[in-house]
Amino acid sequence: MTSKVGAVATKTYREKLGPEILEVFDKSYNSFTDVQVLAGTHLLNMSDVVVESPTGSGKTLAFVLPMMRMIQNARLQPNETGALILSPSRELCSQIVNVIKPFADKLNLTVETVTGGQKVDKNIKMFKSKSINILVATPGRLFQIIQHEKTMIARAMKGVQLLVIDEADRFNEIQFEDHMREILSCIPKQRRTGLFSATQVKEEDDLMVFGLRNAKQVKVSQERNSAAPSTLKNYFVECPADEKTSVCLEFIRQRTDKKVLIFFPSCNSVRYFQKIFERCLTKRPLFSVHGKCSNPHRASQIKAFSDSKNGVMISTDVMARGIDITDIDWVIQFDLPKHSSWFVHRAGRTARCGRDGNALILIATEQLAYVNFLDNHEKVKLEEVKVPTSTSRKAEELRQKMIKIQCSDRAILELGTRAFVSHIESYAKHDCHLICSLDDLNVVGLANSYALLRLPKMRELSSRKDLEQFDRSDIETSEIKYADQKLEANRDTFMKEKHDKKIESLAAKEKKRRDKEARKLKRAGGRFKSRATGANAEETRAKKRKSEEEDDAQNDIRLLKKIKRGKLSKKEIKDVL
Ligand SMILES: Nc1ncnc2c1ncn2[C@@H]1O[C@H](COP(=O)(O)OP(=O)(O)OP(=O)(O)O)[C@@H](O)[C@H]1O
Repeated sequence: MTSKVGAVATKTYREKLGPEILEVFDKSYNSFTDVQVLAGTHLLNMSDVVVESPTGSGKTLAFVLPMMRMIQNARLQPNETGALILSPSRELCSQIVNVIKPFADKLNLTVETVTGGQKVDKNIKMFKSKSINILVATPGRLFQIIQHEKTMIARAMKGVQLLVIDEADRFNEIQFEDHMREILSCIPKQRRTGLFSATQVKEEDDLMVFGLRNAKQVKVSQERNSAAPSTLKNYFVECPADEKTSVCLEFIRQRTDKKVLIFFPSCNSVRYFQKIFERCLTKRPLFSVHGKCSNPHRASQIKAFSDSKNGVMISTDVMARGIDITDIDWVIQFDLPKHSSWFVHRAGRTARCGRDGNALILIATEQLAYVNFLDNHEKVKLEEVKVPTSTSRKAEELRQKMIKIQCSDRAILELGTRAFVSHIESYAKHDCHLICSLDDLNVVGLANSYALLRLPKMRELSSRKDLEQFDRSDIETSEIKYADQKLEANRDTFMKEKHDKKIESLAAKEKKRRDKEARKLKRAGGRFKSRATGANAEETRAKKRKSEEEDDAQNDIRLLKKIKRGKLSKKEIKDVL
């Protein structure tokens, strides 16, 4: 990576770090990256920092190195915690611990981690029995421990010199704000704070929650201010929705010697396509991870993929951020990410620290506006590629093969339907729905990409008029058996229980609707004493609702035109989404 930071700044920074830390650093690296010098210098000058630097640019060491120096200078008591690092996933926490370990061993410091997937009481026991000089945690788990032992945690954290929030913009999602507030109440206010990410939040009030004080902004940018490294080539392939799976498989088949990471939108999609790919990509090492896998399984799959030469990993966004596997050749995105800022994080799993890398997103014809959106708002230019060997005939052959696989095991049939449902649910919530709305999505085509035998009834699709184009299979699905004999033997009981539960929930819903109706009528009866009946009032309300809906529709059309012309800022888009 070509450095833009001057030799004097680098030399001064090296001197500030001191001999012990440099001895460990020099064993593995020749020089600092820009973000390491810039962020490290500010932190050692006792400033808070908000750091934005491309994926794979060395942000982990950018906070680990100054952190070690700050703890060394603080002359902690043996059992005092000098630094707290918060990271969004258990994989990232263990990855950060691995970077810290050589430095901690050199300075005789202890580093521990608390994350989901471990037992809470074991975590609490560890706090009571061990000295923890550096704590790396997921906010959710640390929040849980504080709820049990707030006084103990606050006492243990009273020596904290530095709070690091890794992948900081991830924590501006609602579910983290309460956790952050509670955690910050347990650590000293006079500490330093560092926020690190390839895509930082822009709005001031989003930063307030982290308790920053006169933070220095460190922005290491590539050309066009992009969060993507300059060695990363970004591509898209336009394909009809019903050929997505075929194009994805063909693309991988053409790169037999490459290591490929594919992102799918949900756990069920990962589980379903793992079943399909292991029967279509024979002789290729295949791995999969998602949020519902156990800790050991996730860790072993990531390790095996990392050690493989030409492995294929199928994953949800659990691997989208921070995971550092240095020799991934291709990252493929099966569909749009839920948050547009995640595009660069997913693609940034390749092209790490100056290496070359390639990323591809499968774009259905009706999603082409997304290419311009990325160019205008994420400063990422996509180049179009074709996959000539994938044809509609091959896509149909694959669909028939996938139907056969589902007919061989009811569990796969049910998994495929759940995978499709979760794909639609995820798509309905992505943050660019004004540009790529669910209403425009070719749902029938996508259902064929999943090789569905039946199109499931979904609230999200209830207003669609085009679903009758779906070619419902003649196969009698009730005759498809589970491959697992025990499951098959209990199927009737299981189906009856499922049926009874369904009846129960429908009855409960109906009762709730009736009670609500009764309350509304009672209120309506009380409110309109005059001759006008509830019906007139309901009619007025309906008219008002209709005109509001028409105004909204006009607004949306005006907005859409502005966005397609690239005339709307990302903040304005966010405001309207
Ligand atoms: N000074 C350096 N010289 C060479 N390689 C480095 C240096 N610092 C870090 N690396 C390597 O670069 C890779 C990426 O580092 P790191 O994971 O910290 O990047 P990052 O900016 O945090 O990426 P992301 O945004 O994806 O989390 C790692 O393999 C790391 O070992």
